[in-house]
Amino acid sequence: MFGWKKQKRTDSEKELPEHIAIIMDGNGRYAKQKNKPRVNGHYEGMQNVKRITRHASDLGIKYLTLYAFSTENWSRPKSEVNYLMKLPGDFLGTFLPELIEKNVRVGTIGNLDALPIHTRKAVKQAVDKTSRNTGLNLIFALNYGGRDELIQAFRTMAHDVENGNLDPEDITAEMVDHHLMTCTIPDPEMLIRTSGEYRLSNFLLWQSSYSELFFTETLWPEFTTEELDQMISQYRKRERRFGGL
Ligand SMILES: CCc1cc(N2CCCCCC2)n2ncc(-c3ccc(F)cc3)c2n1
Repeated sequence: MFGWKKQKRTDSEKELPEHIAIIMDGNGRYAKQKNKPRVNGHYEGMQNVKRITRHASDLGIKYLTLYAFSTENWSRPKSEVNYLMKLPGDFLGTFLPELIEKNVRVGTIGNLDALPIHTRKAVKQAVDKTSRNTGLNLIFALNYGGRDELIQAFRTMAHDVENGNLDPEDITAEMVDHHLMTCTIPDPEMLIRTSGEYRLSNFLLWQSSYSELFFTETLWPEFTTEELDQMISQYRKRERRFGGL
């Protein structure tokens, strides 16, 4: 999907995280606090995606992965799902020129085949129009589920073993990496979840094995660039051990 190799990081480069992943939670609660319909929370959440994207790009972050729609979100009321499915087109209709101007590359992870055609067209246009950009990689997780992603990888490897194309002893962590939707994206050094929930909710389950986790009570629409800067500052102070002493 992205076409280039994963780059391993050395300690000396870890000043700024290369990859930040965010579970953008609290949009419905935000709307409720404002006595507005839930969809208003999603709209304000989308506006905050623009603010945080601009800031991540200005900081020099290389990858920003945002959990926009999970495989579990289909169970929401149909009217809410229909509204959510319009957001990519709305977002890109107003923000794509700025993304291009800022050399941002748009990408996705997830099973996009299940999305409405109008959603897929809007996303595909943005991916195509930014495919040669070399700045921030803005990756939207759409109809994404970490367990589905792992099951898909396990099935592919099992078929390869069944067909005699793979020795089970040759299944390594690198091989699992290679079979995931994030195969050309480095694992996130930071994983952030807003709105006071302390769960990964099926997001980047394999990839976040060594991520520094950051939780905040702040609702996503109110998550500021200043709070992101504070988390990055905390990240810089945390000693990352990868299981060692
Ligand atoms: C398809 C569901 C959805 C929900 C959503 N929300 C609602 C949930 C979380 C808060 C943010 C606002 N956003 N915000 C941007 C996008 C978007 C997706 C792809 C793309 F190429 C460009 C923008 C988006 N997509």
